[in-house]
Amino acid sequence: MDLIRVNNLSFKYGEKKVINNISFNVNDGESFGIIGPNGSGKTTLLRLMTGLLNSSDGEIQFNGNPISNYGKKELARLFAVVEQEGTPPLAFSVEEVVAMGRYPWLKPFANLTKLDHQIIHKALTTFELLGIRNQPVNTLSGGQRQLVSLARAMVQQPKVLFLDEPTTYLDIGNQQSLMRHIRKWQEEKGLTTIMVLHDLNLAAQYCDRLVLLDQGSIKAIGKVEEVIREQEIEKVYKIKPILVKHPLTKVPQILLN
Ligand SMILES: Nc1ncnc2c1ncn2[C@@H]1O[C@H](COP(=O)(O)OP(=O)(O)OP(=O)(O)O)[C@@H](O)[C@H]1O
Repeated sequence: MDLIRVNNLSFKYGEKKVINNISFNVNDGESFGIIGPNGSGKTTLLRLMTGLLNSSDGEIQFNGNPISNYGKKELARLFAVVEQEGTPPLAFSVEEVVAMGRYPWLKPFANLTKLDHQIIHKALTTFELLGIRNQPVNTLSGGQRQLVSLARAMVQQPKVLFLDEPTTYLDIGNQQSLMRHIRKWQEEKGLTTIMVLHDLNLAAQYCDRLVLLDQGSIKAIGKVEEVIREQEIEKVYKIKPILVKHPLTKVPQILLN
């Protein structure tokens, strides 16, 4: 079932058109990846879908209603966004930043309840942040900050999780662990994830469907095997890839020639 529909969407920064009349849908509960070369419009598309950017040219619907019809707080209960450099540059502690994810659920001027604290504690435990919960976030490594952003998104209990390059700062151990956490969360809560990924092999392994952007237009969309194909990758990335099947999962993986 469609959860999000993008209809004839275009977007310009000033005179520069960066999203070019695109339409697609995201199904309820799926893991949807946005891929494409540098500057192809991935982050811009993600920000349009979350409501962080607006366009009068085209429409984005959630559950059949334009996202512009939803109030800010209502949208914050539905969508959590993990952006690159997503934690505040100030000296808030890890626990304070994670607790910020509960704000959309609090009544005006209310304090965190016992249940809120339990939810925060669970997220700190999941991402192994309990030991550094009092440390200011501006003293953390890029990878640790990424985990804090994810924990904050988790306590927000969203219906849709948007991620912009979630693995940028993570070593391969943490990359795998983050993707597995997201998968588990998805299975337990029926979460829908929409993520921008540069790593095509990771995208192939962890996404159900992909959209491949080039210069603001859709070059391919569909299941992983329909998008990660030699012709598409060669045309868009200007490389001659070697495609192999992952020995365990059988999804396509790319080797450089
Ligand atoms: N705030 C802005 N003002 C003007 N132009 C912008 C702005 N943000 C992005 N752009 C331009 O829009 C185009 C698409 O940028 P966007 O960040 O969406 O691409 P991307 O695919 O996410 O790139 P990358 O993979 O390098 O992160 C680029 O040409 C970029 O220079």
